[in-house]
Amino acid sequence: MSLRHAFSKLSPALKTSVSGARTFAASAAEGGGRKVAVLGAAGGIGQSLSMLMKMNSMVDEVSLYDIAGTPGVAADISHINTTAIAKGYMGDEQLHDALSGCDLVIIPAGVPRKPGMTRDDLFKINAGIVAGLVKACAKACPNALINMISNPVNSTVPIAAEVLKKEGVYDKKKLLGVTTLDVVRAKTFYAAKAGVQVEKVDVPVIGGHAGITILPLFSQATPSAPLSDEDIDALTIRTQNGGTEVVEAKDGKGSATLSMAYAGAMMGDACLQGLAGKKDIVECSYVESPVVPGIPYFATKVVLGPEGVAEIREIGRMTDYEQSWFEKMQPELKASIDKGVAFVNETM
Ligand SMILES: NC(=O)c1ccc[n+]([C@@H]2O[C@H](COP(=O)([O-])OP(=O)(O)OC[C@H]3O[C@@H](n4cnc5c(N)ncnc54)[C@H](O)[C@@H]3O)[C@@H](O)[C@H]2O)c1
Ligand SMILES: O=C(O)C[C@H](O)C(=O)O
Repeated sequence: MSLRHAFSKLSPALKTSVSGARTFAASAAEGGGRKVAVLGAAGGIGQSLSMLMKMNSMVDEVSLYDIAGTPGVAADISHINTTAIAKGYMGDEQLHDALSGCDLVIIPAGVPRKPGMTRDDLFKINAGIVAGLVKACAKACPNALINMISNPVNSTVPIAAEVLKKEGVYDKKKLLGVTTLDVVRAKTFYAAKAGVQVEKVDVPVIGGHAGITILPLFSQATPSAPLSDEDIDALTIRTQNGGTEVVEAKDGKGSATLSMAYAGAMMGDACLQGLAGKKDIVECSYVESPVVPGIPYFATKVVLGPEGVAEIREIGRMTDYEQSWFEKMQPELKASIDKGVAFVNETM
């Protein structure tokens, strides 16, 4: 498959950049001129994600920040003949400059899982990393959208919110947990089982981003296909375990990086399109949400706009099967949220 064909479903901004048809900066009217930072840019996700953001014609500058390795990654990416400038920043003393003037900050910094670990096992190390980075965002680019990739997302998003609140700059419309990879997986697995063209598939995935908190709603999938209850059960469980499937296949060498970079680039692109005032930009995302009483953060479809999250969609009709997963996930999701909130209140 050609690169051009593989990218046929991306937004015009990504597509035109990849096709080489556009060699000039997008005008402000087209939504160009954006500065995007990737924090953790020298990592498995960060490198590919930084490259994909350099290929987005809405982006003028990609800021690559990590504790080590960014000069090399930035030098490498900077040779790609697309408009955006790529700059590397390394270490605490360069973090403020990396973030200053950013419209969008994407955070895949932190440690990934090894076989046998849950995402929550990463909390001990990643909670502090994320809190420090978000505090720096609050000071350097308080109006930027933040896309949180670092795990456990169910806790790192509440951590980020609490840090931003402490810094007096929290805006719930601007903080988005990235659950796009769950949607990407659900679409891929559904298309293969239903025998439909994957590019035409839509599947909402709700809840959070860990095990049973991931709930694909195949009853709402389009195009609809007459799948058996056994098929739906197998697809649901495979989507919930998609991350573990990759962790086990990589056998100690980390978790999903390439599919995550793709998913992160899709989410980042959607946020930039929303900022540019494009209409009908919809993605599933884990955000502060009123949709489920008692669960303050929850993923459903959200509409992206010039301020970030413009509208949070309801869950819609669920089958009894989906409803039972929905009930089951709530205690775990609530506990992960509470743990994130407590971390900030007790340590910062
Ligand atoms: N949301 C999702 O769907 C999803 C999917 C895949 C992975 N992840 C998560 O993304 C994170 C990164 O995964 P990876 O495979 O890229 O890991 P990785 O180890 O390859 O890269 C992580 C990078 O973060 C950097 N880092 C560590 N501390 C930092 C700090 N204080 N500031 C800036 N950078 C720092 C490291 O130097 C490293 O380069 C993990 O927590 C993983 O679980 C989330
Ligand atoms: O599974 C992981 O640990 C990484 C990520 O959350 C994923 O879903 O691939």
